[in-house]
Amino acid sequence: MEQYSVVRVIGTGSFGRALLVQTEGRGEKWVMKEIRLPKAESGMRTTRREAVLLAKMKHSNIVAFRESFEDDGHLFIVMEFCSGGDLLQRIRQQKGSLFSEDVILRWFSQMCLGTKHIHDKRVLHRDLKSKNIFLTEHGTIKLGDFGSACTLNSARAYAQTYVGTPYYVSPEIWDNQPYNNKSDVWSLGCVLYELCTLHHPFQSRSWKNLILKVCRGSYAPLPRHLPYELHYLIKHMFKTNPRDRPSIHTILNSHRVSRLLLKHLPEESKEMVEEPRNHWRKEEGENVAMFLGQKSLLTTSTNKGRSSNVSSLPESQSGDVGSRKKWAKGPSNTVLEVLANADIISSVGLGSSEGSDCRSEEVCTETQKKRERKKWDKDPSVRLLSLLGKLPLSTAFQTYTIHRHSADPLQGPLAAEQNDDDSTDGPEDILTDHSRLEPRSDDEDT
Ligand SMILES: Nc1ncnc2c1ncn2[C@@H]1O[C@H](COP(=O)(O)OP(=O)(O)OP(=O)(O)O)[C@@H](O)[C@H]1O
Repeated sequence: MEQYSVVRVIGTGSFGRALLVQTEGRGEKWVMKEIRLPKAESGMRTTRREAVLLAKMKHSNIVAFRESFEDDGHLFIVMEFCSGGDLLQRIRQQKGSLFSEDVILRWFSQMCLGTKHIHDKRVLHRDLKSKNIFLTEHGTIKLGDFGSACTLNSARAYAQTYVGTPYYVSPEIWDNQPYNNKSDVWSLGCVLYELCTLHHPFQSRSWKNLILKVCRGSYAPLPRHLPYELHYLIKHMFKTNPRDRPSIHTILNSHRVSRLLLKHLPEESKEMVEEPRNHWRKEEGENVAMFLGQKSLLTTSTNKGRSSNVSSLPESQSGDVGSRKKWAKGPSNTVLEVLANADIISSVGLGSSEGSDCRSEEVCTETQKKRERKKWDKDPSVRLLSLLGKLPLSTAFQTYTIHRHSADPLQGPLAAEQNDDDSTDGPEDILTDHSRLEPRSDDEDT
């Protein structure tokens, strides 16, 4: 500690302060995060995890770790100082003037490299947002704030708590589904959208509509002057079913946007990315053509065999034949519960001048009757929304611990001392989704 002198306080976060410090001899500048250590053992473990995970990450697009130590009930993490500030500040400085396509692609491609490094280490960031992404004085992107990160193993992916920022949280979190690397992809989509428009994609005046918009993936289109590839990418990053979202690996290597991103990467980073694959080599093409030829014969004959049975089924059932398990286009059951309770919501203070998105009461009631799936505990939406109703929506930009199966689902950053069960990815109380453990062709999940 003595080797550092404090230059100034950069800012105060939910768990402590960030100080700009200088080393005694060489006068190098670093950021020292001073974090209050909670009293409970599990809380301490969670807090220390930020230092442990950051220390593991050595990448040109991730804030570099220098050291960490504990003193007087505090954890100190010393890390690289990004003098360009965070992206949220940068976006605000634009005062409405849009970033150029080059800037967007340059920054975004570096964010992808940083995120890919994290995911390759089987770590999820879980709180990617413009406020946690920094710029150096040379304009290099650095992902920071690993305070919410967790290591991913099959059990933890189902943990009942999630730490994230409501405005950037993906639909699966609100829908109480397991999370994985694709949840980070969603959040990164929000940051990309902010760079393209200077606005958040899911603007709303009420918590109810915020959650609805997220769960429907409903956002205003990007400005038309931006390249088609960015429109296409955003559409994919905001797929409500995480399986339909590309992984970062795909975005960098085999997505329609990959070549554009590669072109905008700094020279020294280009070697970290494989040459994007969106054309076939001759032999590959021949193999695939042969395979497809066989497959189409197979499919035709299968359909033929089935067709007589199918036609005798009512339309609703025949439509299901051969279809894969997929997420509904509309809002999830959790969200429909929210809608169904719209009156209650307004009466506890979440009233909004925006029209209700539940267009017909009968539709909601009907859908509610059909609901048989995994749900929040008894009357979860009432509880969640009454709780949310007491919070100003502006706090949805802060990091929260979302307890997905608890009486107190949303624990704000300024909540009193975390209690003993605040572990954010602990193995206790795991909700198992066996289908996720089955082998499958989608090799894009971490
Ligand atoms: N490595 C860094 N370089 C430059 N500024 C930083 C760095 N890390 C954090 N900051 C700045 O320090 C301030 C406090 O950051 P900190 O991560 O402690 O909390 P926060 O991000 O503001 O809040 P929270 O952690 O609750 O989301 C922020 O303004 C942030 O931009």
